[in-house]
This record gives sequence, structure tokens and C-alpha cells, in this order.
Amino acid sequence: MIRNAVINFLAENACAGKQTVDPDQKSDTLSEKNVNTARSENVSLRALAEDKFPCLEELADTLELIIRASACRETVVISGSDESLYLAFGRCRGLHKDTMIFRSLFEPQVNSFSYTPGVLIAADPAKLTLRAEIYADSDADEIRVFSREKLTEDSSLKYGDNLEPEEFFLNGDLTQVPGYREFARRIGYITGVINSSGRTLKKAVTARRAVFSTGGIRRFSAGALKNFISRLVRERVLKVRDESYLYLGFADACRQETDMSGDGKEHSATDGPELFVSFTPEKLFSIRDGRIYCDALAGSVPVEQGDALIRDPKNLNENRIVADFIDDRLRTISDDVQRMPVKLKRLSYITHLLIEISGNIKNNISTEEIIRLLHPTPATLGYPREEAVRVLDGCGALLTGMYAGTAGMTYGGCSTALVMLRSALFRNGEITLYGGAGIMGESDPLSEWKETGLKMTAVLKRIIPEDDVARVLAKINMMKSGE
Ligand SMILES: C=C(O[C@H]1C=CC=C(C(=O)O)[C@@H]1O)C(=O)O
Repeated sequence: MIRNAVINFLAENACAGKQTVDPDQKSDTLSEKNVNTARSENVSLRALAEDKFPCLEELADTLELIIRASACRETVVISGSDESLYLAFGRCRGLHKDTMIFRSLFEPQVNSFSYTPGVLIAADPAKLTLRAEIYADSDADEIRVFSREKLTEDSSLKYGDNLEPEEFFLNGDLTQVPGYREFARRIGYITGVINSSGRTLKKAVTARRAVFSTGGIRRFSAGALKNFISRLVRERVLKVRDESYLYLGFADACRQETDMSGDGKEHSATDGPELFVSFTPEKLFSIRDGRIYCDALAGSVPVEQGDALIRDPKNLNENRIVADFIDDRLRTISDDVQRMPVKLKRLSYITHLLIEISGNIKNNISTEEIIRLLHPTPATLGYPREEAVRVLDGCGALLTGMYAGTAGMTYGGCSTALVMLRSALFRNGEITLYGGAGIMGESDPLSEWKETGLKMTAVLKRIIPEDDVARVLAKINMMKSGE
């Protein structure tokens, strides 16, 4: 029943409201005029739900079908840790008031770009409501794929040449970038600067990558990546609650303008489609009812040492730097900032320190301005920002790309912006895992290597079957022999 309701709804709405915007418009920013052409409607599926679980199953099936059948160039999925799931199909565009993706990493100057969906679906498994918005823009053709036939035709689900992620981890080669020796040198350089008198640097965040490759001969197919996305979405819907947020950004081969990897190379059609996925525990902020809620998440230990973290001076200090930064910045837009006491955030694979900070928002401040104000925090760049950039750049540790950038959506007066940690990039015949860590004056290279390995392992566990994880774990956590 849900499937039919969704398919009918999409089929009806996908044909509506097209081509009302000048296709020659070159502006990076969608004007109010464009935004006003959007149609939106709500469909309540609650009435259809006799029993919650069969209903979720059907919702999961339907979303899976839609993702697979969609011929859109880009698909984005964002899920809150407890309540919401957003799916967007369309293509990258200028800033839009309802839907945004911002990228920037380790750059004080925030580069942002946004996402204009052909169809935005916000499916709230708890409330079982589904909302679709159709934006009439010059790419509206892409949403025609949501025809009844396409969504019901089984043949649209068949793909050849699937390259499953598991193959990479089991049969592929692993390259660690950098290897342990270079990683340790960078950390020595950073701690040297922090500990030298007369320098203002308190903290800098560095990261490493584990790149799995099958020799680059085969590329991912759009079908394989869509299968993978739909599996994750299905698991997400059925689980309802999760300790992490989920972000999935898929781009088909024809997109040229973005660089999800941060290697400075634009994505080209010959690279094939690409997918960036993040299972992040950190939100930059969420906004509800005119109030902003931020997480100062920093300071980490393995789960078994979790209790001691709350008394550990190095980690408390690391977390305080992030909280003070957010607190200061929020005071410029809020006159009632409230800061909670530090507490433990226990995840299944790691324990962090967390300080929650909230405040009302003065009028007339856009979500983009708030992102520019807060991102990147010292949890993903360092403090002070400019000096962190200089020092990271000075030792070759400055990374750019989607990892540790921010992505989010604003929707119906609420916004959520996530920090793209615990992430993986599927691109050009390779899967790259990212793991980062905040470096303080007392940081030790070996424990930072292990911490970043732990974070990458957590991503791995989300994307391949449990049985395979152990076989590749040893590779990722390899120390000096991993070079
Ligand atoms: C930079 C990352 O984590 C940040 C968030 C939480 C704890 C962190 C830490 O303890 O170093 C990092 O600041 C990452 O996961 O790649």
C-alpha cells in the first residue's frame, strides 16, 4: 500500500510544474523567484499503517526501488541519528533556501555549494510521513524518471558489471596515505609547534587515508553504487535509530564540477560514478524553533577506557578548545547561550567527550551565515584556525574534500548540518577510508595512529559484512609494516 501511495504521489508530482525558470540563468544562487516555483505537498502515510513493522518494511522496499530506478545524476541521503531520513535527487546548484550541501575542509574560507533537488523526500520512519517537493528548474527533465512504469518495471533494477565493495577489501591492495613513519613525522612537527614558546597554536587536526584498490582496471558502475546505497537506506529505515547520522552523496559519471576527494582533480566522466558516505557522530548544528543546538565533540579513547576519559586533562582540554570556540561564535548571533557540562558520548567503537551548547538565534541570520561562522570548528581543523592551516600545510597534512566538510539540509523551518567524519569515498576504481584526530601538545603518534585506525574500522564495519571485517582489519591497523 505504501509503495503504491508513494509511486502514485511521485508519478503525479514529477510531471508537474516544469520549465518555469529561464534555462540560461547562469547565477550560482537560486533566486527567490526560482524558489517560489517549488511545489510541495505532504502525504500522511500514518493512516495506512496498521502495524508499524510491516509498514517500515514496505517503506524500505519502496525507497530502495526509487533509488535503484532513479536516473538522476545525483542522489543524496541524509539521516538523523534518531528521527529522520531525507532523500534528494537532482543536481548540484547554487544556494537554495531549503536544501544545502556545504563542503569545505581545513579551509578557513568556507567553500559552499548546494543541492537543488528534483525531488526531495523526507521520510520519517517514526511518524511515517512522507513529503515530496518538486522544484521546477531547467533540469526538471531528470525527474521524469519517476513515471509509474519506471518505478514498477523490474527490468529497471537489473545492472551488469557490478563491482561490489566487498571485492575491494578482500582482494584489493591497501595503500596507507601517509604511512606510519610520515604520519609520526607530521605529528612530531605539529606537537613541536604547539610546545614551542611564543606560538599561539593550541591544537591541529590531521587525518590519514586507507585506499583500497583492485588495480584501477575496473570502475564502479552506477548500478553497483545504487545497490549499495539502497542497502544502507534499507538498513537505516528498518533500524529507525542509530548512534550515527548518515550521509550519502552519489554523483553519476557526467558531473564535472565537484571534487569530493580533495585531491584537486575535478571528477571526470571517465572516472565513472562516485559516492561519498559518512557515518558521522557529529552535527555541526541543528536548528529547531529558532534555537540552535551545537555539539562540541572532541577527545577520544577506545571504549574499554571510556570511563577514565572524563578525568583526562589532555582530552578535557582538547574538548574545551572546541566548546569555547563554538560558545564564542554563538554569542555573536545569540543572547542566551547555554552550555551543558562535559559528558561522555559512548559509541559502539569509541568514546568521545561532548559538550552541548545551544542558543536562540537573532533574526535575519541565514543558515549559510551560521555555517560560515561555525565551520570548521577546532574539532576538524584546529585552533586558532589560520595558524592551524599554516602549520598543517607546512607539514603536508592539510586535507581538502568532502571528508570533514559539512553537509546538511534545511527543511520546514528546521536545519541540520553534519560534519562529514567517519567516511569513505568510492571513486575511480578505489575505496578510500578517512580517519582523523585532534593533535595537542602531548599527543603521541602511536596512539593517534591507533585512534584513526579505529575510526576507519568503524566505517569499514558499516559497509562490508561482519565476516569480512576481521580479514581486512589487520591491514588497516598495521603500523610500521603498513608503509
Ligand atoms: C577528526 C575526526 O574526529 C574529530 C571528532 C571527534 C573526536 C576527535 C578527536 O578526539 O580527535 C576529532 O576532533 C575524525 O573522526 O576524523
